[in-house]
Amino acid sequence: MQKGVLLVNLGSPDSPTAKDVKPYLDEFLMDERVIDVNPVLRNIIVRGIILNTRPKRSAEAYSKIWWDEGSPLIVISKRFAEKVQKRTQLPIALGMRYGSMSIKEGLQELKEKGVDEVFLVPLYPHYAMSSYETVVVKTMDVQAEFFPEMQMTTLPAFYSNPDFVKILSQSIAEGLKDFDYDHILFSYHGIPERHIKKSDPTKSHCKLDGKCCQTNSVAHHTCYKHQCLDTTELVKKELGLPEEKVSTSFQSRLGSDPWLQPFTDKEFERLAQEGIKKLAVITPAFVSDCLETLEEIAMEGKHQFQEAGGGDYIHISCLNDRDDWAELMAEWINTWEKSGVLPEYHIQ
Ligand SMILES: C=CC1=C(C)c2cc3[nH]c(cc4nc(cc5[nH]c(cc1n2)c(C)c5CCC(=O)O)C(CCC(=O)O)=C4C)c(C)c3C=C
Ligand SMILES: [Fe+2]
Ligand SMILES: [Fe+2]
Repeated sequence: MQKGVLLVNLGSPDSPTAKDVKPYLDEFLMDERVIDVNPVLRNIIVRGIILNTRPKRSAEAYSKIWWDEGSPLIVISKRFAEKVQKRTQLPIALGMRYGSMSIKEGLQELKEKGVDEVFLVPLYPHYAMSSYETVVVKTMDVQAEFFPEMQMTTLPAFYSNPDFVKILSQSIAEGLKDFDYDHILFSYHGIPERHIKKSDPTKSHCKLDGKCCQTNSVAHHTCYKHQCLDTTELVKKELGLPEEKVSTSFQSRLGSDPWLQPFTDKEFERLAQEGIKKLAVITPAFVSDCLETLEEIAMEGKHQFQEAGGGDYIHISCLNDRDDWAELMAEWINTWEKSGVLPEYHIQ
């Protein structure tokens, strides 16, 4: 069999205009794992309400961060894929869950290179039904319909892999080198609380009571909140960060349902009001910088923190196409090629 790799990231609109943002948001928000209500209600919420106003507002945000070569998320993902390709013999293709460069096109590219055994890499460190799971389900659906001869192996959520933690921590240490911080905020993309309960295979562990995530459980294999809190702990330990100088929050909420808390924007206010002057923010739910890190955190976040009385502020970039990150990904791929073994990870 010929092996190959499909890297999948979220995707972006084709341009930062409302005309191109609208179909992208339509595909994204009509995903049953993102707005997880019944199809009739989803249609009303997304097409009858959100898409009337959001495309214009999102397009304005995208235009603030857009690069000459295109969307940062797409450009960075391409650079990363090229770097990984230089470090492995296996063909590497890149696909996006939404918008252009589809998963189907990625699998087609691999098929044309003779690939019939695919290593699927969702480019998310954590498991959430609206990120990791939707990539896996979509890829399986496309495979079953169009590429029935292909076999598929999926990289598990890798946030707790010791080599990944080292690289993430190293990138943070480099970002903090010339910044004498008072506090470090780990800001993760939020999700509705309901998604945590839906993903709990035991149907009884995840109570969102502030305690369940500290008790070992099989539910943590699919508990995004547990995995995010753990990421903060693992980095804190690796870098020896002082307990009182670190906190975790969740950003980018949409709609009025309860989302994971504390909210990042409220944390900016709280920290400023508590006298924090120098704040560093890191965004470990994203492997590549994107709208949510470059606009919401690096631009808007700075403004919110300083408006609330804070001072110096930095956002530490995501891993993007760092050499050590591309090397680690290639190592995982090459190990799978030679022995079928997946990277070591610990979920408790
Ligand atoms: C890190 C993983 C992500 C999870 C989990 C996630 C959940 C989630 N997102 C929305 C709604 C939106 N997200 C948007 C942008 C966006 N989201 C992620 C990642 C996760 N989302 C990324 C990487 C990006 C940036 C894309 C880019 O092109 O740079 C947007 C679009 C922009 C906007 O209008 O704000 C929306 C909408 C929901 C509802 C959700 C969970 C239910
Ligand atoms: Fe999102
Ligand atoms: Fe939990």
